[in-house]
Amino acid sequence: MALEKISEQQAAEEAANLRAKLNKWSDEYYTYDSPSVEDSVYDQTYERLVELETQFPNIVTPDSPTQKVGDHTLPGFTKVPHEIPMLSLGDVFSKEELGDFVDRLTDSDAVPFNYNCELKIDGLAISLRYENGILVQGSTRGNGQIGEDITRNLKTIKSIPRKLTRPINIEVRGECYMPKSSFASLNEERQNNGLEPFANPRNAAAGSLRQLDPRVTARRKLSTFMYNVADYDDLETDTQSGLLEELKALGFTINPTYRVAHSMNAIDAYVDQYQQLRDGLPYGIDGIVIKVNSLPLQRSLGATVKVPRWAIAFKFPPEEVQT
Ligand SMILES: NC(=O)c1cnc(N)c2cc(Br)sc12
Repeated sequence: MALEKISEQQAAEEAANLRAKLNKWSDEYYTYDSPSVEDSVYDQTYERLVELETQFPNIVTPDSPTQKVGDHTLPGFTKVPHEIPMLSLGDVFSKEELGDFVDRLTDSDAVPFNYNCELKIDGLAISLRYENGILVQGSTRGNGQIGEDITRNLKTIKSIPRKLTRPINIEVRGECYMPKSSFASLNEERQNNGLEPFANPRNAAAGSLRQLDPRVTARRKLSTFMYNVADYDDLETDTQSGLLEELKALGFTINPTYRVAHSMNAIDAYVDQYQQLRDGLPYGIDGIVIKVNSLPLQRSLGATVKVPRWAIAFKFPPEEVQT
């Protein structure tokens, strides 16, 4: 119910209900690493509680999740400030909205129509920092500004190179995911051991990466696709598609399905193709990411506080329930 229509008493009652849910979900997530709701549900509920407590400060209670210091980072993992924030993506849900986004960016003829289309992997965003080509730190996105140090856990993942093919300093961003086959066998094992199955591969990946014991992470058969860099000063390429090839040459696993598009029809064709192929892919995707292909243009377009101006996510409808 909209805020202006409720009394303080009603706000207090709703807030108490939300706190009970959020505290239960937090316990499930942090204690049993098997949350019963998607992160997005947790976040939306949390935001509603913040809205109520902001409007009615007298209803705030000391045990409210909003009063906990910092964000939802886990005890046991040290915090990692992201000098270059890990942004999320703006979303569109129709071809028309997607066309509007592209039109706004390509409004002047001076800008050639040049976009890179990539699959949006349904996993957990990670950042990998290398010094002289050696992996020195791996972290979660956290709230975009501050993540959690999960270096030891990430070092158990085979697709993450410990040493690059060139001794450079670089920070690379990408997605850690659990292949559908690993997800199925993990849930079978959990059910055989009387444990709650994970709701979907994304939760399974998140729960597996947030293990305090790396040996547990190592057994979870996670993988990665890397797709952005925090800073591209010392790279040869000046395109997003070239960046992916450069990451591959450095030793990272990239998703090979990316495609440069020089027209809206080409973007639409890519979206249609992977909406068809989605169920048959060995990993989960929840959409397509369309990016300005020119890195200098990406840089000049920059970002808002939350999202880049040079990329958009075309979101697919939620996949059928995981078997
Ligand atoms: N290819 C990409 O850029 C990509 C793929 N999968 C994702 N979940 C995300 C998230 C952001 Br933010 S970018 C991106």
